[in-house]
This record gives sequence, structure tokens and C-alpha cells, in this order.
Amino acid sequence: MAPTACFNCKEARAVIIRPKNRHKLCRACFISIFETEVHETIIGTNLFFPGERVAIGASGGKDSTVLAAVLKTLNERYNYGLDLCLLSIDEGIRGYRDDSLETVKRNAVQYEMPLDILGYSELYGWTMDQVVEQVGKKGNCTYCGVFRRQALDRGAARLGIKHVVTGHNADDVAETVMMNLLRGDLPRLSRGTSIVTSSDASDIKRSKPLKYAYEKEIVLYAHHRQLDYFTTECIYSPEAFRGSARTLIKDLEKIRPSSILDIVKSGEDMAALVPVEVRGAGKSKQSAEEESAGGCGSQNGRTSGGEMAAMEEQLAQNDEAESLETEIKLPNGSRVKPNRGPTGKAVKAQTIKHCERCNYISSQRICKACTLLDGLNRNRPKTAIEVGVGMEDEESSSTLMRQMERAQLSAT
Ligand SMILES: Nc1ncnc2c1ncn2[C@@H]1O[C@H](COP(=O)(O)OP(=O)(O)OP(=O)(O)O)[C@@H](O)[C@H]1O
Repeated sequence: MAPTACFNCKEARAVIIRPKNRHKLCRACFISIFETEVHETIIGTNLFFPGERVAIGASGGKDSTVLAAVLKTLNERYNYGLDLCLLSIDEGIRGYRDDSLETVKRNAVQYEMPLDILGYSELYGWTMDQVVEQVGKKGNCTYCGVFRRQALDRGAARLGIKHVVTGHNADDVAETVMMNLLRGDLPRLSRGTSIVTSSDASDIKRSKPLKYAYEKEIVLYAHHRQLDYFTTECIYSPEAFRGSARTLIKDLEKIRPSSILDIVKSGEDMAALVPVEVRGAGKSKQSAEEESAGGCGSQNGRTSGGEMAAMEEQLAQNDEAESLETEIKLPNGSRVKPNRGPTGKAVKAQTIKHCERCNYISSQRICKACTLLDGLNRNRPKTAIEVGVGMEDEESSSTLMRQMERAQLSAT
């Protein structure tokens, strides 16, 4: 069969079938279109201002590595005038984060960006390995997610930087929309769809420039630009509600490739309908500690590692076979356990205050990190916070949060 010409330049041989719209593209056009779309997102949302200092939340994984590479390219190409640096949080997970941080250190050299690493042990006196030793694997992601969010804010503050960008992509946002739709949590749905999250109580802005980029395209981009990134999933990753939402979306994507963006757009439209007094006045507001946007999607049970690893393997095989076009088909079948827990939550507005202990933004008198640390430091977390045995992790995490909130209420 004659090679297909690139849909865009009509000259070079198409080697990629774009997951987003199935256009057949050559390598150069794919890379250029991907970068242009991120640029349009940045410009269309006035994400940055000239001279702005921006910290890239760098985990060494594909998303944040692509984010760093693309931002460096666009910053130089379009003269954004950004002062970019990498900010990594070392959760203290041996055999995972120590290895991925080695990748980030190489990225810092490759992209000529300064790197700052801040550890949980330094901030909280606990590594995640120690936390897991104490509380077990069930519910440990709650600790990690709460700690990471604060750690990124504190890391940025230490550098005097007021804007942190993360590698959250369209799939992440679509999952968040789906999960909050299924929970009936419109305020959180509204906050999750926003490209920028900020709060009056914090001067650190958080944004996701890859919000409209498909995860599969991020892997393709990383592959075709031969970026150096770390592929292993967190050794403590659970499977739960986000995993179910993810499987649902991936199944929809197979039938209708535009599904991911359609869900993101629908989420944005629904967010616009959420009354301001519920979602927060004027702009997207959130309790800085409440969202999973502090980092780890696997906090909520993501299972993309296996799928994306399969995709990476296929890309490598395609390279070996010098195949003409690359279409990514992932294996059928889900490894995700169905979520059986009750997940409905009352829709209520958040009141932003500061933690009485550490002054971090919190909707409670004592922030979640301090509450968790109290439990850990008392050395009896299993009795102070009972994590339900046999429950799905999402359910046990929310049970844990409810127990903490009740404990806080009774303490007041
Ligand atoms: N330890 C960390 N240090 C700094 N930033 C982090 C860290 N963990 C996560 N992040 C930020 O949060 C984003 C989402 O994290 P998540 O764990 O969901 O990873 P992911 O989707 O696998 O992304 P990545 O491929 O970049 O690891 C990352 O892209 C990154 O910007």
C-alpha cells in the first residue's frame, strides 16, 4: 500500500494517527500542532505575563516532562518572557520517587532550568514510606495528596514564586468532571474544570496548561521528541473511583475520539451554570487543600500507567517495524474494580480560613495536613482514624476525611 501523505503538509509521510481527531500526520506536523494547541490555550486564557516566574511541578513522569519541554520551546519561540524552574516534591518513596527524581535532575540539565526539591521528611517529619509503615496502604494516598498540595505551595513560596503549573491533562480533567457529576458535586466540578485555580487566601496560583491535551498525545509527543521521562507508577497506587471514571471515558473514547474534549467542554459549560455563591465569588476558588490537583492523580486510583506503558511498548515496536502509520489501540478489558461505595456529597460552599497551627489555607480550624500529622505523631492512627476494612479506597478515603472532620467538630 502506498504511504499516506500527511493530512497537514500533504508532503511528508504520515506516521501518526492523531488520537484526538484521527488525522494522519507526519512527525514534524504532529509536534508542531501539539505545541501550537498548547500555545493557543496559554494565549487564549492569558495564563502568563511577561517576566513571570513560574515553577513547573516536576515529578519526572510523562506529563510534567512534556509540560517542561513544551513550555521551554514556546517560551523561546514566542518570547513569553517567562522565568521557568522545576519544583519537585520528594514524598520519600524508595524505589519510586528517588528514581523519578533522578530523571528530573537530568531534565533540569537538559532544559537548563534550576531545580528545587522539597521533601515530606523536611516539611512534615515523615516520609511516605514511614507513613505507609504506620497506617498501611489503605488510605495512604490521602496523606500523600494533602501533603503534596501543601508542599508545592510551600516550595513555591520558598522560591518567592507565585505561579505553579502542573501536568494535568484533558483525560485528568474529564475524569474529574465525570467523578463529580457522578457524585453530584457541582462546586467541585466547577473548580476542577478551571484552567487556573486560585484563592483569595493564597497568593499562589495553580494552573494546568495541558488541560486540553490528550494523554495519548502527550505520550506520542514525548516519544517523537525522545524526551527523557520516568514511566513507573507509584508503588502505593490504589484503584478506586477515578479508575472507574477513567475506564468509562476510555471506553467512550474508543467509540468517539472526541469524547474526552467533549466531556471537558461539557464540564466547562456546567461550571458556568453553577451559581457564583456556590462555586466562589468571581473566580475559581477552592480550599487549597481539598483538590487532588496537588499532584498525584493516582491519589484517586488512576490506572493509566498500565495503559500508557502498553502504548509506549507499542510505539517502540512500531519504531522497530518502521510502520507507516501509528494508531494506538489499547487492550480491551479493565483492571479497575467497580466503585461500590456511597459517594454522594452535599453541595455546599467552602469558607476559606487559615489553619490555626500552620497558617495554611483550610476550610477547617486545623488543616487536613496538621490533623493527619496529629494522628501520625500520636502513633495511633489506626485507632484515631479507622480506615474501613474491605472498602474501596475512595470510600475509605472519604470515610477517613469524614472521621477527621467529625473529630475536628467535636474538638471545637
Ligand atoms: N512529586 C511531585 N513533585 C512535583 N510535582 C508533582 C509531583 N507529583 C505530581 N506532581 C504534579 O502533578 C501533576 C499530576 O500528577 P499525577 O501524579 O497525576 O501524575 P501524572 O499524571 O502521572 O503526571 P506525571 O506524568 O507528570 O507524573 C504532575 O504532572 C506534576 O505536575
